[in-house]
Amino acid sequence: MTAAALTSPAAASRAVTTVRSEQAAALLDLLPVRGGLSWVRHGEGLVGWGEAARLEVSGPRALAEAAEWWDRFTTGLDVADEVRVPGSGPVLFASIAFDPVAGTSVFVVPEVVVGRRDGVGWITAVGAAPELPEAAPADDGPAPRLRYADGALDPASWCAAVAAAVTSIDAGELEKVVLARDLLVSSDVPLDPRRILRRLAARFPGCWTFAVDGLLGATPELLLRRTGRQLSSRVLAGTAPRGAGAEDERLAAALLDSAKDRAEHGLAVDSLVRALEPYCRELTAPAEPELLTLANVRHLATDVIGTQRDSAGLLELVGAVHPTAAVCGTPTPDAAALIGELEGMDRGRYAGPVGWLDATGDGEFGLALRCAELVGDDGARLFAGCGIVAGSHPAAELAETQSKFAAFQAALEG
Ligand SMILES: C=C(O[C@H]1C=CC=C(C(=O)O)[C@@H]1O)C(=O)O
Repeated sequence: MTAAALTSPAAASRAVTTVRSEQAAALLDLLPVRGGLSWVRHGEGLVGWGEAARLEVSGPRALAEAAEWWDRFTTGLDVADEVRVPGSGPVLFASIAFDPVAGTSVFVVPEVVVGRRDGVGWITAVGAAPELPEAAPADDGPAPRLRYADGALDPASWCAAVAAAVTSIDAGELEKVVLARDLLVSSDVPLDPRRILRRLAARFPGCWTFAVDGLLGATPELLLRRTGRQLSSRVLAGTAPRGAGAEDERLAAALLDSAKDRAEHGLAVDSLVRALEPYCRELTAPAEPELLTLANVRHLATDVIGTQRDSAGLLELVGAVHPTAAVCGTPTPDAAALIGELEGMDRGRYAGPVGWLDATGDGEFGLALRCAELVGDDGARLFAGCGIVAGSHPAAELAETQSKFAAFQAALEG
């Protein structure tokens, strides 16, 4: 295990104050240009900035270390919270590596958090009096000029990796593997994360627009939400492109009827249910998936809900369910090994859990999909992946990654 608490919890101020705040501004408009944290959907959620404390951690006990660190941080805090809803009081933002053993996970306690839930707004400050900043005017200046380059694999090599995965699946070595690729972009001017987040949120209002330590995106997939003992998750797997007019309806019906996509989806639901069951006294998943329609693609979706039997913390639960077969495969160890063999890249925090946790143990974690990692001031690394099962075609999977990249590209190109 390596843990670098870049700010020691003990050194941080112990006073945390949450007050009601009826600010009219959009949450994302309150963010500073750099270093902003976000978890926003349909205009509600949390934004934050400043660092009261920070932990970077990896190793077999990474999530346990983080949970212990957060417990130590919150124990003995002097909290005055007049709102008392999930997300008020002290909050921890987290972006966990796809492989938390080898990769670095980042945890940040912001100095200031502004939240909104069911129309109620609040502001929380660590160590200072809560004070709402001026909302920044929408920045609709000229779009940056962008240059794209292949990441680890060019499209032909990635298609060869998909074909190799299908061969392994046909040989009975595994049932499913999720293969991803990266795309590099550089801009002629510094990229403005706030502008990217605003554009993502405007085009994907039903997705969770997130930002933690330079990883930005709008994910449609909720890995796990905990509110008291209630747990919920939205599992996605199985994707179709959007079309125009009647073609769009035909594509939607074909996705719902596709045996291949249903098999791919079923494995993702099973992996979550199997991992969560030991922690639940009730757990329900509808037998039939629904369609989730986004601006760029459509997914098969299943909402799973449960009631926790014990008091395991959210980070422990996240560690238990991750990686589901929505981002890794079935069986998990074989899929993880094949990803290492075929993808040729380090996923970093892409496809890892991303979200927030409060001092009572409530919180929400999505999967970091449809996202990019900012590189310096003027670069980014975009990610997209696809579930590969028997019957997957490399060209169709490549087209699916292009549709998925398009979500972030549109926000960049604006
Ligand atoms: C791995 C990704 O998507 C997952 C989530 C939804 C649908 C998926 C699919 O149909 O392949 C993937 O399992 C990604 O967007 O990078």
